[in-house]
Amino acid sequence: MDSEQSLKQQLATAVKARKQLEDTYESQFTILTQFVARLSLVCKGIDVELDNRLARLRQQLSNGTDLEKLLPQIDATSEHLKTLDTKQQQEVKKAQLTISEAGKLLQKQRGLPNQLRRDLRDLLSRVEEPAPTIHAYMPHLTHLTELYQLALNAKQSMELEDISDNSRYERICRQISVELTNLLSELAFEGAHAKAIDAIRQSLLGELSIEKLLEACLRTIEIIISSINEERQSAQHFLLKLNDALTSVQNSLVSSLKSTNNIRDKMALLNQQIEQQISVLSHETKSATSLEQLQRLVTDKLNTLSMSLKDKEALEKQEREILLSSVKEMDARLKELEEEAKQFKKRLAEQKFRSLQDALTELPNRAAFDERYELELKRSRRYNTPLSIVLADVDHFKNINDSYGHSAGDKTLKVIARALKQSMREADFIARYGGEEFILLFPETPLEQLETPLNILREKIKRIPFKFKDTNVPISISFGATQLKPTDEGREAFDRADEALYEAKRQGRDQVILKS
Ligand SMILES: Nc1nc2c(ncn2[C@@H]2O[C@H](COP(=O)(O)OP(=O)(O)OP(=O)(O)O)[C@@H](O)[C@H]2O)c(=O)[nH]1
Repeated sequence: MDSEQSLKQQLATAVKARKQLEDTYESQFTILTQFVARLSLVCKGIDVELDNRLARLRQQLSNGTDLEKLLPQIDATSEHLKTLDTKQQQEVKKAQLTISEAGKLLQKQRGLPNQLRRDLRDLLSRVEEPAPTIHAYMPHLTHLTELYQLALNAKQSMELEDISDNSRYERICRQISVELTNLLSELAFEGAHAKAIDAIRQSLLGELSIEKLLEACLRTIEIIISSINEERQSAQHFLLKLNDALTSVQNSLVSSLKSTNNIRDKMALLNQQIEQQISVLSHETKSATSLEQLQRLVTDKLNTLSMSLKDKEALEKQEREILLSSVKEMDARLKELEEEAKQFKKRLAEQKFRSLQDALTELPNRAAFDERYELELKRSRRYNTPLSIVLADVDHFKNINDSYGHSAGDKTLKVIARALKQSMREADFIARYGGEEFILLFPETPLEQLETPLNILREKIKRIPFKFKDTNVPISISFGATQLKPTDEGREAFDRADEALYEAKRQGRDQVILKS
């Protein structure tokens, strides 16, 4: 009974132990299954064969296959893992090489920001360090991609700057062209020079290339120099003539002086002879013993004396004639000189006038405006009277040039200039400021009094029947006006008028904007 009892107990213990063993095995199996499942998930995508092998293992584990049967599978998988490891080592090296080459290539790019260069150097030194797996390169790769992005951005903005450089360059070209056009309008020459200046002006109206601009500048300089030379030659010619005339006057004076000196000598001698004859006569008359002797003596001496007096008279006449002819000669030379000086003065006056006049519209030019503006500023400040300044600009004038040619544009400017000039009072002033822009000064006129007249003027210009190539072309003009303020300095008032004009253009053109 006891032994049966103990056998039963042993069996129960054995069953319990087996149950425990089975439980342990099952839980280890579950852990292994889970591990393989996780491992296959982590490794998924690294290698197709590994993926397949792990999938099969996972399947078998979940089917509860005997572990013994799994061993060859596990061996083959670990063999495959070994070859994968070698392959990975090669890939690590390849990744290192590729990243470092890409980094070095970026380093060679010009114009990278300094910080980017420093970051890149830092990254390259870290990439050179040995890495256990290819994954270690992932952050480097990400960093390198970021640096590439930054470098691309930097390059792009540099290119954009280049483009804006280009537009800045174009703007400068346009400015130079406008300045040169203005300068040309102030250079009023005659004849061949005028034609050459006009040709340059026309060339500036077309497309602007730097070559054309340079050519125009050089040609202008050439014309100015040649005109200065001509002026110098003309002044030299005048001075030479003056010198000639003075030399000839001097020569004539010297020769007449010499001749009169000569005559004076002869006269002195004659006077001496006459005195001598008189003293001989008086001496001899004293010693005369008879009346007859005295009479003969006096008659002889009187004859000699009368001859000497005739000689004296002749000499005096000769002297007078010499002096007269020399005075006549001098007078003729002086008259010539006077005529020459008159011509020269006239040329100077014309030149001064022409240098202040715009050749195309015959209005005062910008230089004339500058002179007048200064004067009106002073006047307005001294007498505390209002001064209004108006800028006028023909609207879309470029279209006229482009559609109907520059000579049509020129004619338009002339007509508009005349119309503007005709509508102004005697005391007002108008100048062509340059291109299709005019400047008007209204002394003793407050700004508010200008609105109506300027609008009338604007309407008047609009009503001019311009006709090009049988087409009626309406032309309008915009005005920007302001009044001089006591606080205005330098060009402040002018700039305000310019702002008003800009505003008129911005608001659709063909209008008057007052800016006080
Ligand atoms: N025919 C001719 N054209 C000139 C003269 N001076 C300047 N121009 C031209 O006038 C034009 C002015 O053009 P923009 O400054 O663009 O102005 P716009 O076409 O008048 O247009 P908005 O002023 O904006 O209304 C340019 O094409 C110049 O070449 C000139 O003496 N004669």
